[in-house]
Amino acid sequence: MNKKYNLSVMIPIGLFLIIMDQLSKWIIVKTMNVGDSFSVIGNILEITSHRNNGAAWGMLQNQMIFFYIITVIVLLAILYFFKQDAAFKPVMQLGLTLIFAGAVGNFIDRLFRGSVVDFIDTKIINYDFPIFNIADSCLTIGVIVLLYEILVNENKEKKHADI
Ligand SMILES: CCC[C@@H]1OC(=O)[C@@H](C)C[C@H](C)CCCCC(=O)CCC[C@@H](CC)/C=C/C=C(\COC)CC[C@@H](O)[C@@H](O)C[C@H](O)CNC1=O
Repeated sequence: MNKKYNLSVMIPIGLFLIIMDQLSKWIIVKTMNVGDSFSVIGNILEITSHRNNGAAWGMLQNQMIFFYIITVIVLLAILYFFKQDAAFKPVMQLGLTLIFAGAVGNFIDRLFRGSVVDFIDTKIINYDFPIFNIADSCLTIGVIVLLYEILVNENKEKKHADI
């Protein structure tokens, strides 16, 4: 049955992702020195202990106050859009939940560690992709899910409008 808000699904998913993100970062901090690295799958996937004082690709180094402000705005915007736009849209609720969990995960790092712990070191198609973490993955997948939902939904609405 299609509930207005699937909070009984979204809240556990969000909490699980935040816990997995923080647990993985805790293990990296406790068991590896910054710069340590070991291979998981050849040189395609390695675990490298890294810290990032900036945003993606290390942009805006040491602008923590800016990151706090942006993150609070992102979190408030997600709560607003969840309530205003995501009613009866479980896919949109999932996308927003993923982004919320990712933003909280990196926010916790920025607040309590002063930098973000990264450790997933992949070489995607020989491009040495920046080292990232589970929170970044949630953010990126959440953005993709949200874009998909908006694009698909717009097409549906257009079709109904054309009829
Ligand atoms: C994922 C957003 C970055 C994340 O934003 C956050 O925390 C949010 C909640 C707060 C930021 C202060 C504001 C958003 C900045 C948006 C941005 O930067 C454009 C990004 C596009 C994105 C497509 C959506 C590409 C993806 C990149 C990466 C992730 O690949 C999976 C590489 C991650 C590595 O550079 C890693 O060192 C980053 C480090 O972990 C800190 N992470 C952040 O700042």
